[in-house]
Amino acid sequence: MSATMLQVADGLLALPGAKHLPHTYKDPISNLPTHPEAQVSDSSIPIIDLEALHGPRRSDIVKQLGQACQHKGFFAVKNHGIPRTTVSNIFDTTREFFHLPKEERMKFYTPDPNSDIRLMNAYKDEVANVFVARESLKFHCHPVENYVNKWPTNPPSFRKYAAEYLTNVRRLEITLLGAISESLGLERDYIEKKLGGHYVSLNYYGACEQSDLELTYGVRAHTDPTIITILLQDDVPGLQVLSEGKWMDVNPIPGTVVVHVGDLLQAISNHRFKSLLHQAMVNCEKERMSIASYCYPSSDAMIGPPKKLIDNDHPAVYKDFTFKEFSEQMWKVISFTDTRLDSFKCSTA
Ligand SMILES: O=C(O)CCC(=O)C(=O)O
Ligand SMILES: [Fe+2]
Repeated sequence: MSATMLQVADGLLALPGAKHLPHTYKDPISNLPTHPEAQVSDSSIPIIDLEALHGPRRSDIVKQLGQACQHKGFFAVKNHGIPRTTVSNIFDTTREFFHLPKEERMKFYTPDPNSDIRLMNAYKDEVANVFVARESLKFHCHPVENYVNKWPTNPPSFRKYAAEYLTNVRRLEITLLGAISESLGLERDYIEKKLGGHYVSLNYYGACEQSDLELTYGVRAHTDPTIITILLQDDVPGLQVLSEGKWMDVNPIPGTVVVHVGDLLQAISNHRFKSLLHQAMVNCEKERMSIASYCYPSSDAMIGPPKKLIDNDHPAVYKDFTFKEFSEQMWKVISFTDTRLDSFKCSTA
């Protein structure tokens, strides 16, 4: 895909209890390296096969996951256990939803960030004079039975297929968090015990007009305010990540999902793992869809680094803080890099 436009993060979560406070907007793009021609390099995407995670080679796979989180901030996984039909069903129902007439989709529009379900439209950023092309349907989804009645009934398959996908993705999330905890030398359930809900964003990027291309973004550069994000892409390229100071395409690899380190895992790991800066591009030929599953803690969970990760050589980088404090802070300064964590740094760090 030709380098085109950035877009960005309207991807911030409406987290439970988060207040929509007045915020300071920080320009997401100006501090970043310009990306025009991203380095196209599939070979540098770490691909981790989860099949062996349940056998005698578990420690090898745990090590691979830890290395990928530490050196890349993302990885793709294969043999992740989500059936192929579940994946095609969630994309089919998502496509049908976004192809509905606008009035039908707009039933889910609300400016309230605390709503359990929320449509976010494409919009023009008047200040930067760019069009942000993504439309997304974001909703809470764990436990499914508490939220399913809020989800669309049009298309009729939506609830069934979304519930099926989200139940599978939650299972994968627990498996990954167990292995990631172990890679840090922690108990397998260390991160799982902190979990709260689960939030999903069904992302739809229409094909854009050639004449709009220079002005159009998909999702602008941002990190996710999560522990991890599990991203399912369809077969259309668009995701880019910042790797070793350069933007790199992470093109879809059939049968895999991409996992990102989020801000909160950066804090839990005492900055050993870095939150991934990423963005999505749009193109003129084909619509694109992605499904981002955001894993976040319960509001009273403590997020600072565990004692086991602190010693003389590795002093604490972050204080202990609750997820509630983090989400309140997040709404005060909307920022797209790890500066969201700055106010939780230890004064000596
Ligand atoms: O569409 C993509 O590839 C990225 C989406 C994303 O970053 C998000 O929803 O947080
Ligand atoms: Fe994201």
